[in-house]
Amino acid sequence: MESSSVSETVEATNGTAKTNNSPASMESISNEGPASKKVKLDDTGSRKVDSRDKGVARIRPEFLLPKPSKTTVLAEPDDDDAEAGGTKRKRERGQNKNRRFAKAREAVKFCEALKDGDGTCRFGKDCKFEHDVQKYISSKPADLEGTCPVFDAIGYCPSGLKCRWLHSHYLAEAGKVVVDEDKKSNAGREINRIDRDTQNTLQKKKFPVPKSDKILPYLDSLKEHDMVGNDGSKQGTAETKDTEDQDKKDLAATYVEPPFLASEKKPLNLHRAKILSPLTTVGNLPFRRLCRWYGADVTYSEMALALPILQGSKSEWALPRSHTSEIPGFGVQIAASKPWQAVKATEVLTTACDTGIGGIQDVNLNCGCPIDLIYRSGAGSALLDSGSKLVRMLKGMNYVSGDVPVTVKIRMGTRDSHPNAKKLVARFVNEGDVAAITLHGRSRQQRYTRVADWDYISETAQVVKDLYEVRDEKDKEQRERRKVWFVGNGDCYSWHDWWDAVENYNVDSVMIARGALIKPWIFEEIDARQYLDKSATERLDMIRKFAHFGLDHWGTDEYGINNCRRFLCEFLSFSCRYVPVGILEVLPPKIQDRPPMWRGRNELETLLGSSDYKDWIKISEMFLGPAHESFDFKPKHKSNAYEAEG
Ligand SMILES: Cc1cc2nc3c(=O)[nH]c(=O)nc-3n(C[C@H](O)[C@H](O)[C@H](O)COP(=O)(O)O)c2cc1C
Repeated sequence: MESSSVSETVEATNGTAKTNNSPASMESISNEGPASKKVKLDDTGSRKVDSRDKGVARIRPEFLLPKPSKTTVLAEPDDDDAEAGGTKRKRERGQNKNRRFAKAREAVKFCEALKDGDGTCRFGKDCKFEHDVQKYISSKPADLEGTCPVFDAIGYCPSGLKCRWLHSHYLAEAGKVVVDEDKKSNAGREINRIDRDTQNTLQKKKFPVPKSDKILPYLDSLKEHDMVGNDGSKQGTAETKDTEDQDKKDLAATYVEPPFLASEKKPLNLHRAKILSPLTTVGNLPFRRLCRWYGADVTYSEMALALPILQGSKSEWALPRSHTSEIPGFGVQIAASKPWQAVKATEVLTTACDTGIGGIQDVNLNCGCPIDLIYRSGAGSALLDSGSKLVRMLKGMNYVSGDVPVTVKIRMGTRDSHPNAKKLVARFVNEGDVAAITLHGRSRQQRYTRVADWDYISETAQVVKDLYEVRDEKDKEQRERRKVWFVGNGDCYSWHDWWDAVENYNVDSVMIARGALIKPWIFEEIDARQYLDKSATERLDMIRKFAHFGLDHWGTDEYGINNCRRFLCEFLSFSCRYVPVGILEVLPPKIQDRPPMWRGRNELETLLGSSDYKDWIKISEMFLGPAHESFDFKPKHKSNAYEAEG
């Protein structure tokens, strides 16, 4: 598209742009600082033509800072490492997965069962934790200032006596924790939790999976009959294919009742749905709530590994948890290397979670994860090279998931020179029973180097469309089956990219990952079809909102606040990459573009653009109180500008 000069097209408005369901219409936001602006751009071209310097975000001259000295090393975001959850750094000395934060510990540990002020502990005198309320309260550090944000929002505080804002919901003289029953009964809540009994049953391998027990022998028998190359291509003549198809039908009849037809599953409608990608670590529940608030229609859990789900791992079961504000439209993503893992995990998830109230819209199989550990185990993007196994997995998942649809997320292929997504999608449509396919327009080898290949995405979407036409003509019964939605993914960073994709690249919708991490209001922008020049104050309010959602999720005790701070810093490590649209000289902004050194329109805007992790901690302190002395957050960036200068 032709680049446009922003200065000619900025249109000031009174406050935040309002769209239906926009945040501004739900909550007043202070307009201190620069007025919010809608930034208009002539929307005529396609993403292909862009006359700017490649890879450089052009900043208006008055906001440029002097060029850094030669010795200054600028912070470079490393999205590959971020996607891998920081594991790339594992080999560095003294650093491991837990390197970036330490656990907060209380001086006196109070019994969990008594934290609401009136519970009883089943261990009684044998309990190793403190039961004396006064002793515990006097051992706590001074309360944080202000009101407990969780009590404020939902009428009670699940952290009870352990809350760091205890004074706001504790009647000391009566020794009572306050609950606002009205507010509590109307508050949103978290779903897809499993109780201790279910967890124990899973840990003892006693959780019944009758449908899996039925379908797995059938899938095994298919394996023996497979005559399919690793690249996903069918081998053999048309004649042998017909015989095989008949064989497979006979086998199916031997082992299982007919599975749910796709048309009998709960409807999935992704037509122009605004979708947030599954995002390990950063796509946590509070972040997803934030994106919902900005208008995302569909959100996905972080990738959950099938095996630990089957083993009842507490930390893995935290991943499918969602908030009622994510309903409808919450999908759970799993990764598995073997069909039995994927199939059983799907059955367990769709049995144990709140699917009745729409707690799981779809179970999504991750076939795009590039992380070495996952890939070497045969899961994630490794499945792209095992087409038959992948199709068997999807078939099995579809059989056991009841009325919950199964979807899949893939890349173009594992190697740059051998994209095989087109062949795979053809098999998904014909054999796999999936309700939606998402294609990330990169290979595993490519990682985040080079832009996503939207021409390839568009061609693959066309393959799916064409197959429909052929299928519909051939088979009346097939015609009844529902559409397989096709979603594109890669580099969407603005309303302009999003609409360009859905209007010109054959896709039903676009999934957004880093674009939403950098500016979560991208969903609001898509609705408004305009750039929204959020003021620094509005962005700080967004951070406050994340912090409050985070405290609601992780808790307001020392431990919860520590966790919340850690994940807030993870979020800030992306949001600091946002260059305010009002100081850009050329639009549209591109996700690959790196700005020269710039300053904001006020101090707060400059602070929010800082890539110094010490500033992120400083920002977190505005909402979470002073960081515990043990709190240590090291960014994922390769280096840090401020430190190198110092
Ligand atoms: C920090 C991070 C975590 C990610 N975690 C997942 C994940 O758990 N599952 C998944 O399918 N993709 C994951 N991805 C990939 C994204 O979903 C998406 O496919 C990719 O980033 C391309 O989209 P984008 O250009 O909009 O960022 C992750 C990406 C990042 C940057």
